[in-house]
Amino acid sequence: MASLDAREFTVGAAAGFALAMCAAYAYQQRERKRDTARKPIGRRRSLTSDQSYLQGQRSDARPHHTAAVKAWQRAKDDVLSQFRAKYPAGFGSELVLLSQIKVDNVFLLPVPHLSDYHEGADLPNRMGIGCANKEELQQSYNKLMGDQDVIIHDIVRKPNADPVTTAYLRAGPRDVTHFNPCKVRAAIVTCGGLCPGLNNVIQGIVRALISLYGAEKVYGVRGGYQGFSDPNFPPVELTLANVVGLQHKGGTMIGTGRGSFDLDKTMGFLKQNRISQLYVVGGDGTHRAANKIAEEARRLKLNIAVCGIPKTIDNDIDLIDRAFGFNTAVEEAQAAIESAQTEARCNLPNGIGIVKLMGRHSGFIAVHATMCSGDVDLCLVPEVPVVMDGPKGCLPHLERVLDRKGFAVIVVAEGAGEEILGRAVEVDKGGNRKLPELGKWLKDEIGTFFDKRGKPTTVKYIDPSYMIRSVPANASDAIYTALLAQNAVHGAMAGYTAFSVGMANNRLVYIPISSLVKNSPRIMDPMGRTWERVLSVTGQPNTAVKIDSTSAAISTRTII
Ligand SMILES: Nc1ncnc2c1ncn2[C@@H]1O[C@H](COP(=O)(O)OP(=O)(O)O)[C@@H](O)[C@H]1O
Ligand SMILES: O=P(O)(O)OC[C@H]1O[C@](O)(COP(=O)(O)O)[C@@H](O)[C@@H]1O
Repeated sequence: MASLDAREFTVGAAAGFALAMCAAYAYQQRERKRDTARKPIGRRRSLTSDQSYLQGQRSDARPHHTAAVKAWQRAKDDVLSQFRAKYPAGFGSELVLLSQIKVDNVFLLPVPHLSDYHEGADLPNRMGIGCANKEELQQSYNKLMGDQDVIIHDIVRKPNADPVTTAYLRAGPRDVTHFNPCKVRAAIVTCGGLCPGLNNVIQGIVRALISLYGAEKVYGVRGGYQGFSDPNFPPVELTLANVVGLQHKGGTMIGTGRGSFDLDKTMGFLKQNRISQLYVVGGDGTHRAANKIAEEARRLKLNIAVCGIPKTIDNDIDLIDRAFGFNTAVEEAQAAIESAQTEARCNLPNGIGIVKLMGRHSGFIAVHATMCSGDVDLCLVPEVPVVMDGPKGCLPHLERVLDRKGFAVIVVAEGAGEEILGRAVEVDKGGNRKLPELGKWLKDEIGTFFDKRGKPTTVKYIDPSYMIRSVPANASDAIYTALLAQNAVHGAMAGYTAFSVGMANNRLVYIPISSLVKNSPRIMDPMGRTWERVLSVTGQPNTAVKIDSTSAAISTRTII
């Protein structure tokens, strides 16, 4: 399943050659056009050897075209005209060959498949396949995905970097289903903290299972993993009727919870209810548990597909561009920041507004909300040490801001400042450390600091964190969740297991859960450009220090 076959490779190589040829030719053409008035510019001094060579072929530069060069030129002309015919958009004429950027080999991150240990039904897949007695309601999918449809992971390339890349399996319907869709009994569970879009995911899965595939039964397991074992929370049946309008409501209609994961009881529930597809919606903790369920199902040779849908407003799940709900959270945070700004601006003299935003290990919401707002003067996140005094201190920075404009706005991510407040030891039911409240502490510190200087301040502390995560998904997240839900179902129906569905480089992909959780939770790179952009917005002193990348997963993904 994982390897690319020889034919594909040859086609790929031919396409690569064609691209290189037409790029070379295009470059030469452009050079000709520019020829008469061209002055040397800095960038051109570091021409690649291929580019220098091409330049050398210009008739005016070296008037010694040989027959071989002319033949080469003709071959390139052919390739270019073929390329232009295929891509009439016209950008072919702009291409330049970058000879130091190479991708020779693509390695797929393979997703486990139930057919590795269990025979599948292998039925031809059609939209509405479940409507067996209503053939007219069925139709072919416009695009079916195969095991060689991939999305390249490492899209950022540098000269002379390793000419290899990893790739993900592209999500989507497959030509055959591993399960007989009409016999599928599925269960959905939502775990961890709330997140905008949970209800959309539930609705999307139910609709895809029933409308696209005609599944027999869909259960909602209530209250997170405890719903597998707690008789006080019996499962609910999910139907097309009872998910109507769900997308307009925040929260999760089946409830959520932390803790109480019991592998044996969960397996017992799955067997007793003859569940063949399990959809778990949650963060890295939830996915770790999901992986254990998939491993146990494999050990017991149970024909159960386990599919994860990454959820967390903290956006700290590795590999994917962003988790659903994050975009809504950033948008929703704007109202709180705006209120803080209004309070700060109107409470004279020296009004200061502090907004606390969620982000246990990572400050993604805080930094993106800061960049989006443009009103924030100080942004504190877990990845960057909080320094109170001295030339890089946040208190002297605030004083400068107050002197300049009379008020200030601060955004604090909940996990920030552990290095000054001490590392918490207490944990919640899910094993997550309870964090010290930097925002509240900061409020007092600011008061004391400015009192000592004889500058009265009014500090307002706003904590909108639970309001932010309980709202319905915005348009962007609503679309994202719809895509996630449908593709989760396509993947499970195809027989993939122990996988999660997510967006990578703006395309939906299937990722093995083991890879997804390996480096989660991820954090923002304090030496990266996101933080640099925050600094440029807030004007605060940079207190970032390099983080050992072997001890923390530093995000390299585009976030929004
Ligand atoms: N390593 C693990 N193994 C098994 N279950 C886990 C593990 N980590 C977390 N869980 C369970 O997953 C659920 C959600 O975990 P939590 O960390 O609270 O949220 P999230 O999934 O959003 O990170 C909880 O029920 C918790 O008990
Ligand atoms: O108070 P709760 O419900 O435990 O949730 C608080 C936590 O939930 C989050 O919003 C998201 O957490 P998870 O993604 O781990 O569920 C964190 O930022 C925050 O620390």
